[in-house]
This record gives sequence, structure tokens and C-alpha cells, in this order.
Amino acid sequence: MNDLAIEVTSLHKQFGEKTALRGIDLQVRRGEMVALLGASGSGKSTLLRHLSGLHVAHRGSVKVLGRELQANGKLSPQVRSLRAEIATIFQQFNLVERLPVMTNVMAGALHRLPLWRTLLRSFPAAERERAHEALCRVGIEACAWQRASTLSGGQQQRAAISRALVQGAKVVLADEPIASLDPSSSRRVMELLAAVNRDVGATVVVSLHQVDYAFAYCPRTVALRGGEVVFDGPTNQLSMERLQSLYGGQIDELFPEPAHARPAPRLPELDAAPLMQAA
Ligand SMILES: Nc1ncnc2c1ncn2[C@@H]1O[C@H](COP(=O)(O)OP(=O)(O)OP(=O)(O)O)[C@@H](O)[C@H]1O
Repeated sequence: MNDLAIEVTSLHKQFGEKTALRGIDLQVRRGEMVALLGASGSGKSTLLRHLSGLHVAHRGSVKVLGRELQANGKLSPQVRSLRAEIATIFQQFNLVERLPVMTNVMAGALHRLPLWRTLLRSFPAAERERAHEALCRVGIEACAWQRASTLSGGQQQRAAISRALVQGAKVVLADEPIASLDPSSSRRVMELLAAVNRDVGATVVVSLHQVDYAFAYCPRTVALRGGEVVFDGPTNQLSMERLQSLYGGQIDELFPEPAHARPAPRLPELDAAPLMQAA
């Protein structure tokens, strides 16, 4: 079996005159948890969107779990089946707001259900149980039958993580999932992503503005600037001097919180209870 969860080769993306990605090469092994770091406009979201096939590059290729997702400007015919293995968590708009949290979470199971069940939103008991377990695991089971729009930002992100658990995703791509959260909700969401990585073995790539959270939760960091990879290595090799040289005048963006609100730069003690295993 191919050891790589993600393989990006010479990826180049242009938006009109603007070059968003300049020949990105990146390999992520199965089971890694990687921070994608960079100041605003560095290309983090654009890269993540290519990894799930939401954007198509002008040149280069993306393989996920050893299978081609896109190459030379075309999505592969396998993209639908591959997307069943990939969960994407965005900063906002993760959920269908008018539907109950439970229905949103069970949507993670749609790829393994027949069409009639999808259309009628008729979920088998085993899937309901799985969704309930996932909601318990992220600690929002009490909100299961509330409309998604009534959840706080942090709860919405936790619901999105439970949907990824129900999906049984092998790759989780999180695009600035903590950008609009307070420090305590941010830590909770990052701990849950770390637990999904540790307990389920899912490969997690999470884009962040804040370097503190990369130190606390991600053993490896890939840093972007101007659509190029400018650092790729162990997060603990990112010294302040190195960050200064990578980000220059944009360094303040990487430390948006006062020092006392930052998480300690170490890997966290995680909950002992295991998460459900990927399907
Ligand atoms: N749909 C689009 N149309 C035109 N330009 C775009 C589009 N999406 C991204 N860009 C440009 O591509 C560059 C990279 O943007 P991207 O959103 O990937 O950066 P980012 O690192 O995720 O930034 P942020 O942290 O602010 O979300 C930026 O210059 C942005 O303006």
C-alpha cells in the first residue's frame, strides 16, 4: 500500500493575473498531522481546495491515498469516490443551518447509503447510533436536535468534526477551523482534530494563521509565502528568527493573541477515551 496520503506535484494555480500557487510540491504520509501556516493571501485555502478537488490547477497533479484526484487541469473520474474519503472543515458555513445538528452529522454517512435514503433523509438505526456517538465524542450531544444555526462557532466546528467521524474520512482537511473562535474553543477544536488523527489514524492537514497552535498540536509544519513552500519540517525547528525571515512584516498575523492566551507549545495530553474507528 502506498504510504502517502497526499502527493502534490508541481501544482500551479492562476486567478487571472494573480498567481496563487507556484509549483507546489508536497508529500504527506498517512497518519500525519500537518499545520499549513502562512500569512493572509499566502495560498493556504487555495492549496487545501485543490486537495479536495474544489479547485482545479492549471498545471501539476494531486494524488490522495495513492489515487489521482487531478492532473494537468482535469479532475480525475475517481474524484467522487475519493471525496468520500476526504472530509473538509471550513472556517464557516460547514453546516446546513436550517437542519438539525444530527441531520448535518448524519450527512457524513450519505456516501454509503442508497439514493432513496438520501432523498428521504431516512437513516438506518446503525447510522443514527454512529452519529450520536460522534456527537458525544465531541461533547455536543445535548444540541443534537437544535437547528445548526443556533450553535456557537466552536460547537459548529465540533459538529463538523463529528460529521467527519461519521463519514469515516481517512483524510481531514481543515481550513482555518479556529480563525473566528476564542482561545478556549480553539483549543477544544484543535484537541479534537488531534484526537481524530491519533485515534482514528486520519491524516489531518490544518491551515492556521497562528503559529502557537501549530507548535501545540502539529508535529510538522508546511509554511507558505506567495504561493510557494518556504518551510517544510518539524514544527519545533521553527525558531522566532526563522519565522521572522519567512514572514517579515507579516509576522504579527501569526501571533494574533496576547501571550497569556496562547496554548503552551507542546503536544497536549489528550482524552483517554478512543474515538470510533474509521470505516
Ligand atoms: N477565487 C479567487 N479569485 C481570485 N483570486 C483568488 C481567489 N481565491 C484566492 N485568490 C487569491 O489567491 C491568493 C491566495 O489566496 P488564499 O485564499 O489561498 O490565501 P490564504 O493563505 O488562505 O489567505 P487567508 O489566510 O486570508 O485565508 C490571494 O492573493 C487571493 O487573493
